[in-house]
Amino acid sequence: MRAAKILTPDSHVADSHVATARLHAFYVLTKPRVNSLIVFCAIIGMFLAVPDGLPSPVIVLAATVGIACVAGAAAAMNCLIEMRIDARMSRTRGRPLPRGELTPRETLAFAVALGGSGLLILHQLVNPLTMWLTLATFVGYAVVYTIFLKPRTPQNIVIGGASGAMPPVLGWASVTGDVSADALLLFLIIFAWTPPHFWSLALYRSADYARAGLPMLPVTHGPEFTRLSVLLYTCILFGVTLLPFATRMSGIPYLVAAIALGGCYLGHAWRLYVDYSDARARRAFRFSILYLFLLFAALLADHYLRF
Ligand code: HEM
Ligand SMILES: CC(C)=CCC/C(C)=C/CC/C(C)=C/COP(=O)(O)OP(=O)(O)O
Repeated sequence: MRAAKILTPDSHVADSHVATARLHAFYVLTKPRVNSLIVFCAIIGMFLAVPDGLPSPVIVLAATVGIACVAGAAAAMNCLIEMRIDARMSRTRGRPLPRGELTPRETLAFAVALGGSGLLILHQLVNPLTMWLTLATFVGYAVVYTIFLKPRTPQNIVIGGASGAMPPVLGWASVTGDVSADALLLFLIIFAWTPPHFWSLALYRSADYARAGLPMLPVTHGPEFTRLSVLLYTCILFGVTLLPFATRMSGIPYLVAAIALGGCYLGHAWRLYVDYSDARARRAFRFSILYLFLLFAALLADHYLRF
C-alpha cells in the first residue's frame, strides 16, 4: 500500500521550489541570451520595413512573441538533439538535459508546444509568409545545422549561419508581407558576422569541441588558419556593412557608426591574428555581440533621423 503523503507547511514550500526550478530549466532550454539578440534584430527589421512612420503595434507585438517562441523551440530542440554532446563539453554540461533536470520527453513536448504556439500566432495574427519563413528558419537550425552540418563539416556555421541571419528578414516580412532587397542586406550582414562571432569562441573552446568530436575549424584546420579566417571574414563583414549606405537604404549617421564599429572589430580580429591569447579571443567574442547590437541600433537610429 502507498504511504499517504503528509502535507505540512514545509512540503508546500518544497513543492513551490521544485516548480520554480523546473520553470527555470525550461527557460534555460530556450537559450534566452542568444535569442534576445535574435529577437532584437527581428524587431529592427520590422521598424526598418516602414519607410516613414511606425509599424502597427499589434503586428510588432504578435510577430515578436511568435518569432521568440519559435526561436526558443529551436534552441530547445538543439539541446535535446545534442544532450550527449553537451554532457561532454564544460561549457554546456550544466544545461538542464545533461544535468537530468528535465527528461527528453518533457523537452520535446515543450518544444512542440512552444514552437506550435509561435507558428499559430504568426499565421493568425501576422501573415502566412512570416509563418513559413520562420518554420524554414527553425528547420534550418534545428535539423539542417544541428543534425547534418554540425557533426560533419567545419563549414557548419558558415552554411548554418543562413538560419541565424533570418531574423531581420522575418521582422521585415511580418510588417510588409514580402521580402525586399533591403531585407536581404540585413540578412547578409548577420551572415558575414556569424563566422568571426563563432570562430572567436571556438578558438578558446577548441579542447571542448575536440573532446566532443565536433569538426569545428580550430579542431580540423588548426588555430592559425582559424585566426586568418576570422580576420578575412571580418574584412568581408566590414565591406558588407557599407552596402546599406551604398544602396541609400541608410545615411551618413549609419555610415559613421558602421565604420567606427567595423574599425574596432577589425582591431580585435587583427590582434587575435598577430598575437593570440585565449583572453583576446574571449574579448573578440564578447565584442562581436556588442558590435551586432550597436550596428542594428545604428540602423534604427539612422532610419528615424532621416525622416
Ligand atoms: C550558426 C550560427 C551561430 C552559432 C554557431 C553561434 C554560436 C554561439 C555559441 C556557441 C555561443 C555560446 C553560447 C553559450 O555559451 O551558451 C553563442 C553565444 C551568443 N550568440 Fe551566437 N551563434 C550563432 C549565431 C548567432 C546569432 C544569429 C546571434 C544573434 C543575432 C547570436 C547571438 C549570440 C549571443 C547574444 C550570445 C551570448 C550568449 C551569452 O552571453 O550567454 N548568435 N553563440
Ligand atoms: C526564428 C528562429 C527559428 C531562429 C533560430 C535561431 C538560430 C538560427 C539561432 C542560432 C544561434 C545559436 C543558438 C547558435 C548556437 O550554436 P550551437 O547550437 O552550435 O551552440 P551550442 O554548442 O551552445 O549548443
